[in-house]
Order: sequence, then structure tokens, then C-alpha cells
Amino acid sequence: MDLTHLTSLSITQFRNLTMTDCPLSAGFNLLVGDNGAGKTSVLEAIYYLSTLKSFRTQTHNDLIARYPDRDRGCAVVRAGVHQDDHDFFMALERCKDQFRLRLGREEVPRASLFVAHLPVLALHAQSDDLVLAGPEFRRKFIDRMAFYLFADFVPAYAQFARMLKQRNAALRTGQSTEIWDPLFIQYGERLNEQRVAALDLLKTVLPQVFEALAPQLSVDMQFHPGHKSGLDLSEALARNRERDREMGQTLIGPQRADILFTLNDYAFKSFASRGQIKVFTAALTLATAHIWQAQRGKRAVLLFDDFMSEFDAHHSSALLHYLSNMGHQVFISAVDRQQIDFPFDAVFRLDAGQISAVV
Ligand SMILES: Nc1ncnc2c1ncn2[C@@H]1O[C@H](COP(=O)(O)OP(=O)(O)OP(=O)(O)O)[C@@H](O)[C@H]1O
Repeated sequence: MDLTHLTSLSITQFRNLTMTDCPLSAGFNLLVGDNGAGKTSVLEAIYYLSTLKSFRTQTHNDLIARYPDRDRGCAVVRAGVHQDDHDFFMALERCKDQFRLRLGREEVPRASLFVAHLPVLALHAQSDDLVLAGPEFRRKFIDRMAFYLFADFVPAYAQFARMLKQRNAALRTGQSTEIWDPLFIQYGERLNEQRVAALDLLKTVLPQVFEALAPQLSVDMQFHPGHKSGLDLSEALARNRERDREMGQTLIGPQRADILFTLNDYAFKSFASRGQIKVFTAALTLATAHIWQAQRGKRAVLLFDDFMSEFDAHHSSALLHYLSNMGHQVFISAVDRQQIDFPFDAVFRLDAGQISAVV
């Protein structure tokens, strides 16, 4: 079993943070501090090291420290990692237009070789997008799960995206799509299979997790593959060929897939309260962690930003109780230590981007 956890963290020029070799607990870490102190930024830096993406901006340059009186340099995040009885360092340096990535002493030439190493899951203010925003957020969610489950997810996804681009280019210029269709179908079907398999796993795990957090409510989900149900992708594509030609783009397929989440048989989006959505996204995070661990032996690091917002006392204690039985490394941020009644293994205070341990 892979007992991945971070042992230490050094951060420079990432948002407002400066921290050097801050030792971390393998259990529960609490980050406290006033508004704007840097709590979310610490969680964001850990997530960035895992995924090379931020959970609150798509603009990498937002992450590099801004100074009123000098040019910006490069953001650096470096973590000590314990994994499979080994200790090593993961480091990333983000300059204006490029990444430098290192695993131990080795430079890593490609992002896809780096992002598989540190499984991290985060619950944050934007997690609601999964339920409330467009289908691309749900596709991203299920694809991230599939990425950790299937070794051929990245090549299948990349090839499908390439075929879609070529097919759309042909449609825009009034050319035949015949040469692109077989591979569009082949990779599109593989993508569908992987998404369905990931969702089937989620269907087996999520209801139990949700019930532990919110008894008396039931959740379910339905996958929409992006074409008419009952048809396979090749039939659907053939039937839609004329409309694709008229519109100059591919109107059906995995690029249009979506997931419908329901609460007590009603669509979440139109029925659930904000707190119920938050509990649901927390349950999705925990269910994903269970699935990665059961299927790939990967124990994810779990991040919970601004833990107390939206949860009432009952739900926050149910979530903490559930987490304490999972045995994962957890980072939680909150404005005040008194907000959360829980025996944390380590407590840190953030103050204007500087971190210190609270004894
Ligand atoms: N690129 C940047 N360079 C320097 N400072 C930045 C940059 N981006 C954001 N900041 C500042 O970093 C600080 C930390 O923000 P962060 O969101 O991490 O705080 P927080 O402790 O989570 O606050 P809150 O409790 O209000 O959510 C803020 O004061 C913000 O204005």
C-alpha cells in the first residue's frame, strides 16, 4: 500500500508565501490565520505541485508573487514526499512561460510524467462548480478519476482530442470527414468505456460515503455519453453526419458528455441547498480517494479549504469523524483554531505569507 504523504514544504514567490522546510504531520494538519494571510495559497501550492494546475485560476502568472517595486521572478514549490518507504523531493519552478520539474535530482521533461506522482484531492470554494456549472467541470472530474485508474487514459484522450480537431477542421472547410471518423470512433469509444467504468466504481462507493455524512438523503448519478442513448458512437455519428456538415462542427460525441447527479431523485442543481451541495462535493472527494486507494493502491493527500464555511456543526463533525477513520494525510484551513473541535496532529499559523508552528 502506498502511504503517500508530504513530510515538509518549502515555498517561495508563490502568491504571498515564503516558507522554508516546514515539517508536516502525516496525519491532520490545521492551517489558521486571518483573512488574506495565505492559508488557501498553501493548499493551492500543494495542489499545484500535484496537478500543475490551480483550483482558483487558469492563469499561471497569477500564482507568481507580485511586487510593487521589482520584477517578478519564479514561483518555487518543493515538498519532501514519503511514498512506498522512500523519501524523495518533488519540486516545481514556474517562471513566466515555463515549468521546471524535478523528482529527486532528476529533471522531468514532460508534465504527464510528473503529475502521476502525488495524488491530491481538494475541496474548496470552487468545488460547487462540479454541480452548478457547465458539463466541462463534470467531464474534468470523471477524467481525472480515469487518469489515475487507466494507464492508457492519457494517450486515448490525446488521440481523441486530435481527431476531434481534425474532424472539425474538415467540417469547417466543407471537406469529407471520412479519413478521421474511424479513429474518432475508436478513441471516442475507449474514452466512453473509461468514463463509464470510473462512474460505475463511483456508483458503488459514493452512496455509502454520502450516507455517512448525510443520513436520510440519497444520491445517484447518470452518465450521458454525448450522443443519443441506445446507439453506439459510430451509428450516432453516421446519423448526425448531415447536421455536422451544416453546422461545420462535430455536434455529438465524448466532447459533449455529462453526468446528472440527483438528490432524492431530483437534479442536484435545481433541488439541493448550498450546504447539501458542499456535503455532496465532500462525499465525492472522499469516494474518489477510496477508489484510487482500492484500485491503484494510491492514498491521496486531502485538502479542505475554509473548512467551516457552509457546514453546520453536525456535518463538520461527521466529516471529521469519517476522515479520521481513513488514515490519509489531511490539510484543513480555518480562520480560527476555536472553530474546529478536533485533536489535530499539527497546527500552523499563517501571518502575511509566513508560516509558524503553533505549540
Ligand atoms: N501573485 C501574488 N503575489 C503576491 N500576493 C498575492 C498574489 N496573489 C494573491 N496574493 C495575496 O496573497 C494573500 C493570500 O491569499 P489567500 O487567499 O491565500 O489568503 P487566506 O488566508 O486563504 O484568506 P481568507 O481567509 O480571506 O480566505 C492575499 O492577501 C492576496 O491578496
